[in-house]
Amino acid sequence: MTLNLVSEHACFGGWMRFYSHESRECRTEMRFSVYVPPQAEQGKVPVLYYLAGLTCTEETFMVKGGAQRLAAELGLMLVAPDTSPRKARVPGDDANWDFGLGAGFYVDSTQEPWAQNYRMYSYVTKELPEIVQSLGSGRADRQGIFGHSMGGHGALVCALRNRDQYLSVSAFAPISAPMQCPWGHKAFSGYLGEDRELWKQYDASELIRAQRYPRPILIDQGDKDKFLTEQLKPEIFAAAARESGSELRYTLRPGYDHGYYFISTFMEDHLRHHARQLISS
Ligand SMILES: N[C@@H](CCC(=O)N[C@@H](CSC=O)C(=O)NCC(=O)O)C(=O)O
Repeated sequence: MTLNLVSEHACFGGWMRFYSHESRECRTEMRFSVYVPPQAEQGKVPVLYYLAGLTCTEETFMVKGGAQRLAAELGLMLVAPDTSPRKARVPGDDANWDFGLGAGFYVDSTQEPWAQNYRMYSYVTKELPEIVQSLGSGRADRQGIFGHSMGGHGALVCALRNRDQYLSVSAFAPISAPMQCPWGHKAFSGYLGEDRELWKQYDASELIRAQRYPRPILIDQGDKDKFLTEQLKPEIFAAAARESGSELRYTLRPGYDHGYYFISTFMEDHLRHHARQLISS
């Protein structure tokens, strides 16, 4: 596999790098970004994956999230993949902003015409970590994951299903119960078909209800988020976590909406949450 370094920028004593490559899982070009903190010059560092939301790219979090200064202080490597394949075009992939391009939903599609390329779950949990390992700076035994909205859903699902791989998890305004909201119905029926039993493997509330999660989960949510009631439904996830005896640190933040001003405000809390588990423990 050839990894193309698209661009490189010095940042807080470390490096921002943007890559493209031919993906084994998505069978087309994929792109991702990496922040390598200065500590990586002395030895391998923990890796924190960030999954972005609908319409975002591999650039959004790095440009708007405000994470690099503290990642440089804490010694965390940050990795952010794109939110869908883009180069292999699928008929109708740009017809909606919440399905298709920029909206891979972090699932492995089983339905045509998506199944060939839309394999974001395997891309994020298998292929991307292998590629990150090949870069040489990240510790394979110290990985965490977080994300926003569609990416918050993705991060929770990846962590809940891969407990030995991800040692920390958090989310900003995640789609918490995709089987019970319009975005989730649209994505799951389009990518996975109509068998709702198959949907459960990608629904964080179903997953945490079925099995206690052994580490604290951090979720922040703005109370002025226009998607809160119809699409995000954190109360369903909170109730499911309580049912299984899992530890959820959920905070409703007065005045905050769904955007990156909200995310960047609480970024420090999330990075420290991950650092506690990836570095200190
Ligand atoms: N085009 C949409 C708004 C799309 C949007 O709000 N995307 C969010 C993620 S939503 C859930 O996954 C986002 O992160 N956007 C990028 C940004 O820079 O804010 C509309 O018309 O409402």
